[in-house]
This record gives sequence, C-alpha cells and structure tokens, in this order.
Amino acid sequence: MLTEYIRYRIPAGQGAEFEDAYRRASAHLAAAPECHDFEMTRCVDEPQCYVVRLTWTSADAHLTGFRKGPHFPPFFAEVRGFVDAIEEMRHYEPVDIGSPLPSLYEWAGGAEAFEKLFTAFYRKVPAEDLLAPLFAGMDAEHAQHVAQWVGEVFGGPKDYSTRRGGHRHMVSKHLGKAITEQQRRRWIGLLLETADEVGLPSDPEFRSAFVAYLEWGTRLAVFFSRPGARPAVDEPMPVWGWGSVRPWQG
Ligand code: HEM
Repeated sequence: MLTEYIRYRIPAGQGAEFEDAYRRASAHLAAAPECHDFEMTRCVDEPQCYVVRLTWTSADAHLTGFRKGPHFPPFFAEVRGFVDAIEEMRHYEPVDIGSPLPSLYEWAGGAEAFEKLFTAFYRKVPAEDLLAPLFAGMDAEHAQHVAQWVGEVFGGPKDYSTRRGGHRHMVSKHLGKAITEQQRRRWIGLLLETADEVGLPSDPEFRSAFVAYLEWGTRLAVFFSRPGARPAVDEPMPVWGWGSVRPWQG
C-alpha cells in the first residue's frame, strides 16, 4: 500500500465548490480497483487548507492502472479546476515506529493459538457430512497451512507468503471446489464453536475483528470456488486489523 497526500489551499469562498467537486469525483475513486481508500480533511486552524489522503494498492497501480485506466478521466474532470490550488502532491510509504496496539495475531496468542484452533477444527471436519467430502483429500499439514495464512493476515510472520506461495496459492486451492452457501455457513459456525472450545480470546473487540475477517474470507472462498471463476491471483496477502474498535486494555 502506498499513501498519496494532496494538500490544497483553496481560495476564499470556493471551499463548498471544492468539497462538492470531490464528492462527485469520489464515485470514480470508489469504482477504481487500484484505490484502496480515501478521505478529505479540512484544517481547523486555517479552513482554506485541505488534505486529501488516498491509499493506492501500489505506485504502479496508481500511476499506470488508475492514471491510464477508465476512471481517471471522469475523476480528473471533476477536480481539474482546483489543480492550481495544490501545494503538495506526493507519495508516502509507512515507516515502522512500532505500535502501541498489539496485532490481532499477538492478541490471539501467536502461532500456537492459531495452530491449536485449526488443528482442533480440521479434526472435527471429517465427521461433518456437509464438509467432509470437500476436505477428503486434504494435506496432512492443512491445519498448519491455514493457521499460517490466518496468522500472517492478522499481523504475524510472513510465513505463508514466503514459504507457501501467498495469495495465489490459497486461491488455487479453492478453485473448482464449488463451495455452497450451506457449506460456508457450516465452516464458519464450526470454526467459531472451536474458537470457544480452545479458548481463543472472546472479548468483543477481538471477536468482532475475527468474525469480520471470517465473513469476508469465507464469502471470497465461495466466489473463488465457483465453476468457471477466474479470480485475480496476483493480489497481495490481505492484512486485517482491529477495525473501528480498539482492544480494551483496561
Ligand atoms: C476465511 C476463510 C478461509 C480461509 C482463510 C481459508 C484458507 C485456506 C488456505 C490458506 C488454503 C490452502 C492451504 C494450503 O496452503 O495448502 C485453503 C484450502 C482449502 N479450503 Fe479454505 N479457507 C477459507 C474458507 C474456506 C471455506 C468456507 C471452505 C469450504 C467450506 C474452504 C475449503 C477449502 C478446501 C476444500 C481447501 C483445499 C484443501 C485441500 O484439499 O488441500 N475454505 N483454505
């Protein structure tokens, strides 16, 4: 991910027009797969100053994918009248200065916690009539592989992407499996039951992030597995965080 900051100093009296232009332009940003998210902020001390922050999936995605793609012309048509008001427009990359928040991986208990969860889960799968046929040929180390995947997504070591083939490999394992909605629900239900049994943290903040990821991931698994599906395989590994609520640390 790469962050772009565009700092504007909008002439007096044009603030509302500028904000409206971006409201219209935002539809084209939202439609562009290269743009991960964006926001506009207005300076409290000097209201003519605005910062637009855009997160791009990569520099190439921004400069080639978006700039040369179909969403740039209608986006730019909305905001071009304010180009002269730009004071800075540059890309920034994150600098690791540590975080006061533990990752979801640390909060859950690290590699051991995810291995315990998925080992217990996949031990139960052969007894599940809806799930057993799907997993009949699973690798003896399947539980460890899924634990590595989820651990990495939650901020743990990059073992799945460096040793197991990352997103591409995970997608390939679901291709053609034709997972049904009933199977998806059983998978997620059984995993949540197992999470309680193995003592995964049950605080509301952790569980809301955990369930959000599982809802997203299982629905994508169904999508990837549809007959004839051709999902994008060159995506980076997803990274999941706390979302709108922070861990309660007393
Ligand atoms: C958040 C949800 C999910 C995650 C994170 C996930 C993750 C993974 C990963 C990482 C693999 C490949 C493991 C390896 O490297 O060998 C895999 C394989 C597989 N997954 Fe999923 N999966 C999810 C949901 C589902 C669901 C809902 C189903 C079906 C109900 C499913 C069925 C399978 C099957 C059948 C395989 C191949 C097993 C084998 O034969 O090796 N997955 N999954």
